[in-house]
Amino acid sequence: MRPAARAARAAATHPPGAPSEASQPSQSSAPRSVVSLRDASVRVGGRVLWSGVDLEVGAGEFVAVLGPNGVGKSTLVKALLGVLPAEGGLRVLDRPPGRAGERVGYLPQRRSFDPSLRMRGLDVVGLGWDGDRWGLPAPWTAGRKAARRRVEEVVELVGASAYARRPIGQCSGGEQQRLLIAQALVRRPELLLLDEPLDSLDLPNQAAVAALIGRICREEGVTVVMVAHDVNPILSRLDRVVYLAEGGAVCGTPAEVITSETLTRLYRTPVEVLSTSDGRLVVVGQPEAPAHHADRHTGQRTGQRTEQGGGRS
Ligand SMILES: Nc1ncnc2c1ncn2[C@@H]1O[C@H](COP(=O)(O)OP(=O)(O)OP(=O)(O)O)[C@@H](O)[C@H]1O
Repeated sequence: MRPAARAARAAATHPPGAPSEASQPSQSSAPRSVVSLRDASVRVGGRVLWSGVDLEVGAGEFVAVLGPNGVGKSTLVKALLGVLPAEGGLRVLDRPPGRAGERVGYLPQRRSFDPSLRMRGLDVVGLGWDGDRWGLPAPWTAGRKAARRRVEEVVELVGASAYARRPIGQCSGGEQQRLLIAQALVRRPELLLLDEPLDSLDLPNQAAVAALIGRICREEGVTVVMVAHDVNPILSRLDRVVYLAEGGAVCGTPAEVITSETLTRLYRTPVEVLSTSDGRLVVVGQPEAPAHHADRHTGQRTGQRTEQGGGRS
């Protein structure tokens, strides 16, 4: 774990007694705060999704946002982007959400490309540079050259050079995901918000993309906040996890948070965390969010087993 990340702590939240409360940093050792939530809450469709959430993410940390379907993980990301209003104190890179511009990179939930789409991977990545100027010529040749250089650089960084000139519709799911990560990185963000980037990938691709994200965080110094449905592929790379529930959230290291005791307290219902022989954690009894949710993930219902990571607990 990086020193900055090691020094960073979570301040969390409800219910009382969450692990991170016991391990607050001293002022002097805390890294620069990249994301800060103080007593934050979010309401969608007239319903409070979560409330009373306190969270600090320090520079260079890799943090996963976890919780049952429909609990509001994507909504948390949207609140950080400033596209959904939230109440309480929210700061992103020392500004209100939505005001940090290109310092924040975002990868939305999985988009699929039509196989007949002719746009090259390189051009998709380039949209991260000047997509807001769609259809307008770049003003200076020097600017265009710099953009091209940066696109090539970031394509190489994510290991996509071999297929970046192919139409993106002909790239595999894992290849497309790398190119989309490159797109999110092209403006050199300090914070990367990733919404289920491993969703729909097969296991080898999950492992490869997880390794890439870990490397971006560790070697490029980019702070990563990532929504994950299954934390297994990233667990060994994470500094901390945030587990969301209707009533609040709990935050800490995976070993602190993904335990029967902590999750039972958070969900106010018996939850059991089992460890498999290959080191994965299986969460049994984690409640589904209320029935308002149109579920994308079949097979993830109340009381069913949910794999939630391995190797650490
Ligand atoms: N604009 C909206 N208006 C009304 N309800 C919304 C809106 N956006 C999201 N919701 C609802 O808020 C809840 C949380 O959605 P969100 O996508 O944040 O959940 P999630 O935890 O990311 O779920 P999943 O794990 O299935 O992706 C869901 O019930 C969703 O249907």
